[in-house]
Amino acid sequence: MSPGEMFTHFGSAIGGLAVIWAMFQQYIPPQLREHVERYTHKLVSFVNPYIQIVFPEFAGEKLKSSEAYTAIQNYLMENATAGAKRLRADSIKDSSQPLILSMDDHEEVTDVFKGVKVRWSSNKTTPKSMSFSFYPKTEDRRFYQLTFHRQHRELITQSYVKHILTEGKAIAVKNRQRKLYTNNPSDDWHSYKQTKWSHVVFEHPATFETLAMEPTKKQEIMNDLIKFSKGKEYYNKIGKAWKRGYLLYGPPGTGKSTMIAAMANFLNYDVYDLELTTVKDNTELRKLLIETSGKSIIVIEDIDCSLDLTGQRKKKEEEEDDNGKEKDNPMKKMEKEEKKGSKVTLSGLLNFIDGIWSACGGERVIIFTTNHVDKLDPALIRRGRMDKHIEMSYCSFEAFKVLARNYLDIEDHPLLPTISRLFDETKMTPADVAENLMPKSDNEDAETGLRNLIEALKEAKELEERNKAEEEKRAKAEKEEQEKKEHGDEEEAKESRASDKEVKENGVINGGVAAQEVKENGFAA
Ligand SMILES: Nc1ncnc2c1ncn2[C@@H]1O[C@H](COP(=O)(O)OP(=O)(O)OP(=O)(O)O)[C@@H](O)[C@H]1O
Repeated sequence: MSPGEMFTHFGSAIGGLAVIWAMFQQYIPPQLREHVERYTHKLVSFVNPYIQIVFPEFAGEKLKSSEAYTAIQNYLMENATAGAKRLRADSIKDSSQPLILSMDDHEEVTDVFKGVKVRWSSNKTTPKSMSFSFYPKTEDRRFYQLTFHRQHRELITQSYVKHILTEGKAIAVKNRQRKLYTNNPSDDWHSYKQTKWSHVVFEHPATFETLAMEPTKKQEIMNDLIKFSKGKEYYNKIGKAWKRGYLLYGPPGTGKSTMIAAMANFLNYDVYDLELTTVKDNTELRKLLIETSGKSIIVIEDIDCSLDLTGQRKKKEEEEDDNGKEKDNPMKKMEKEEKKGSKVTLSGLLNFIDGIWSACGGERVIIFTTNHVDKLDPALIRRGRMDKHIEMSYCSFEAFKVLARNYLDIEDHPLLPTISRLFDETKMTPADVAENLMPKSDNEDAETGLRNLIEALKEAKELEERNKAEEEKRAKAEKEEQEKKEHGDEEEAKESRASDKEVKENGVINGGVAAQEVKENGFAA
């Protein structure tokens, strides 16, 4: 048979089938048609050894976007699209990648799991008529279809599907654009003055690699974060909410904010920067907490400045008020009451950290920063609430080496021993070190940066010595003054004792004379 004849036969066979199908659709009653379809399907399944699972794009009563579909899309995008011949390019909201490539409709790819080959196809159907639809944007019903041999049923349904869903979700987290949230008073009229989260894209470049800190301390923090982020089962087992508190303390410019950014980048979490002073009361605080999502870091910076939280200070203030003349001042009284009723309190904040609501969402890190750790109420920072206390200290030589690598691209230099000695003798914050290392012009080389730093360190050392000398002088003067005062007091006391004695003696003598007179004269003079 010639190819031309073959083509003609094939065409007429297809035409014949189409006519039969059209007649079947038109003349066979729907109930009977359903039966025929069901039995044909059963027959096909009996002879076909392959099983198929369908994952629709929209599921549930309200046809919500299916998480499984998105996870499969992500998984296939990373693992299987290399084998696809036709790809679809989409830009997806909240993704860090400008374009996402996925399999085009009716395209097929294969994947291998534990030596078993499976087939994925991307399909769509378009419903014939729909008077109304829940479907957003399109009426097409897309779905992924997974096909595998029935002898691997258990492996695929129990392990493979779970594997792709977990992997797909992890890929989504990795690729998503992270956000930095801040709470601001709303300008919405019906929620006037209530604070709400608003966000921008989180793009801070700090990493643990660029963070200046002793390597062992840095590694310890990274290990702690890894243990936490992988600890879902562990937290479940011990019956504790999946969250961890960090207290970062140290002088300004030692890298507390930089550390938070490095942590967020390391964990791939969003950041919620909570400004407590704009939060009206504990109820609002709780509302803000509930609105935060999992995989996030909630930060309260400079917590010592969020007044009314430091229980001790508050107590002291109250005592002063109660003892002072404010006690009877109605204005002060009202102000105090208002403050009491409308501000976030220490107990509200403690509730925020480990109350029953704090467990919702899970996988959250809470960070407090302060420049004055001694001013905080011990209840706020006790272990269990703030699980790890991290001191951000002045720049050490080890930490400096990280900055030298970041700013000057150097690992070694003949000036480093001088710098090392100066770091042992004086204190400088990493922020100041960084500022000195930063090239001031395009033609400034690494050595100039190092020399600038040496100069600055020497100046800092001199200043420290001068301050120390002045401090010592002041302390000495105070001591002398005190001694003088004590000496003066002693002299005065001596004099006073002497005059008392005299008075007493005189008094006794005079008294004695008077008594004698009374005795002699029979009356007092
Ligand atoms: N440990 C560090 N590693 C790398 N860079 C640092 C470090 N500390 C400070 N810096 C640099 O100094 C700048 C200021 O530091 P940062 O804001 O993190 O300090 P801070 O301790 O949070 O200060 P503050 O208490 O005033 O908020 C940063 O932008 C960064 O460039």
